[in-house]
Amino acid sequence: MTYNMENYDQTYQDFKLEVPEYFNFARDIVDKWADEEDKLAMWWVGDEGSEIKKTFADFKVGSSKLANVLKDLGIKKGDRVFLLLPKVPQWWETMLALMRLGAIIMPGTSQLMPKDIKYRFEASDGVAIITDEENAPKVDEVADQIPQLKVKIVVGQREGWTNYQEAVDAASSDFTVENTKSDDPAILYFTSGTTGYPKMTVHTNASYGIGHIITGKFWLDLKPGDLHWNLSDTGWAKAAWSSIFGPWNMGAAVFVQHSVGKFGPKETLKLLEKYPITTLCGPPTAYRLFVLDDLKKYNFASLRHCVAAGEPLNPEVIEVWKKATGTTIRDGYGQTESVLMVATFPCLDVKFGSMGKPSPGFYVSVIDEDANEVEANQEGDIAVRIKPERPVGLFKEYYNDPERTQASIRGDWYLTGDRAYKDEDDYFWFVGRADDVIISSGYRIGPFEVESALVEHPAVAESAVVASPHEMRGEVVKAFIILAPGYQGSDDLVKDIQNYVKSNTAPYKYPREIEFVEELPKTISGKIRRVELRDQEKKNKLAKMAKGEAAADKE
Ligand SMILES: Nc1ncnc2c1ncn2[C@@H]1O[C@H](COP(=O)(O)OP(=O)(O)OP(=O)(O)O)[C@@H](O)[C@H]1O
Repeated sequence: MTYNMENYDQTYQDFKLEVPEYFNFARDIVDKWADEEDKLAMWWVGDEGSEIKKTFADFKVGSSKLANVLKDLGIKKGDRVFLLLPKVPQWWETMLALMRLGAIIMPGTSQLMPKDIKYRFEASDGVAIITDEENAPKVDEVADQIPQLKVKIVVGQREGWTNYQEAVDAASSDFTVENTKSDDPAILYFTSGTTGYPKMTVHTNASYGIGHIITGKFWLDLKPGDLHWNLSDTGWAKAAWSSIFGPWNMGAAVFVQHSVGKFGPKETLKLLEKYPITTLCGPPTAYRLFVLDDLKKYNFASLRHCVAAGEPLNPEVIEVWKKATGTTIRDGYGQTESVLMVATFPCLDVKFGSMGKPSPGFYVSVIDEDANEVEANQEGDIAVRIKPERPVGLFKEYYNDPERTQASIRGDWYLTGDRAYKDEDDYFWFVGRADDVIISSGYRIGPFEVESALVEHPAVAESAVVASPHEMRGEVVKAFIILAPGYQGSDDLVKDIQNYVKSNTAPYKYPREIEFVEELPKTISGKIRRVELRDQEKKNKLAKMAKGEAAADKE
């Protein structure tokens, strides 16, 4: 098999992204593909199995018409526009229309509530919204508290709103694209809010539009002719990574399923079998659910490449998936603030449990408190070198928040807020978010390693490991576990799981406390919110300690 990157070391050394002074993704990338006759850009599947296929030329025409509609409604370069649509073709069309205008796109997930919508408008000074019939009432609920909101467009019908399709159908497709500078702000993305309130990151035309060449070419390994499926919701940066900028930079088509509500693993696997999907990008949670199914009954004939990102990827899951499908899930690490920064690129040998090596175009390392790079196998902060040159694929700043922007810099480095160590071969091993690391009897314990050992036990479907306050040890490791189908929680099972972890990792890491739960707290994007479990645990334990009840556990 030939990959887009054959030799990692050589590519890492030679690769450099070229950034022209002016760049507009809609004009310079999409319209270029649109010149190729019938070139497929999207294969969309609706809830009832209906299908729409769209070419790059279709998107060029549709988004130019919408750009005219928006312009006539008074939207201009630099205006912040809230895009709140689920996985419908209009989401892609609107992204491109706003780029043509040079407006700043603020994507959000349809699962937001009226108060979240208000917060986002206030934080960004947004002047317009494009949404659907389901979400429009939420906007109307708070619209009188957003005085600057002047344009409301709905996909569907609603009184007081501009009808998207009618307006587009009546508009001209002749639109002169705003000649945006590469460094002009283009997208405001909110982070997932795993550790706190979502942060607003500013991306330029170049940081995502050009930066994601790295994501699409080297990690997703896409080529024209591929049909790529990203499971992520349109509201998160992962959609920018893997549903538009990554694949369309490479001329690949995106497969889209209009899934609303909860993620259905069985339905996803069936679609993966039915359609000629060549590459799949999903969060580790999705793969964790896939491997609970009997994968032998499926035939994924077209699938050649799978990746995961957003959370640590457990080695056990990679193994089971590989046995069933023949493809290795390649881990990728990055943030809303960045494009892909570290990955097990297809040309690299996989070290199970490692995130892989730095992306070409990024100098990523592990540093200490004094901004010095640490030795191999020493834990520290994952950081990106930003001086003398800032990588193209890194955000510009946090919006209207110079203090936060400053706090993310240490010396010549941007701090990711994550902890890891690098081995002798420069492979990165994720330890945890800086706040999630557990310190017990003087040992530092990363939750990921314990969770990975736990998930290897047949009774464990999913788990979250956090620190729980302890009188003698400061903190102990506590695991919240969702059991696999057919298992019942019992003291014997607790012992069995503990013994299993003791014999599979350094024994001091085993969870001294285990609680079986039906659900884990997650962000809307599906990431485990350990902070919530930790806070709840702290509250419960401190109350118990105050009553003298927690003192019993003094082994
Ligand atoms: N491959 C990966 N392995 C381990 N962790 C990952 C991986 N990819 C992403 N992450 C985690 O996700 C984070 C980036 O996620 P995102 O930008 O969506 O916001 P968040 O950090 O989840 O939310 P917030 O910053 O609001 O708390 C990374 O900093 C890292 O902690």
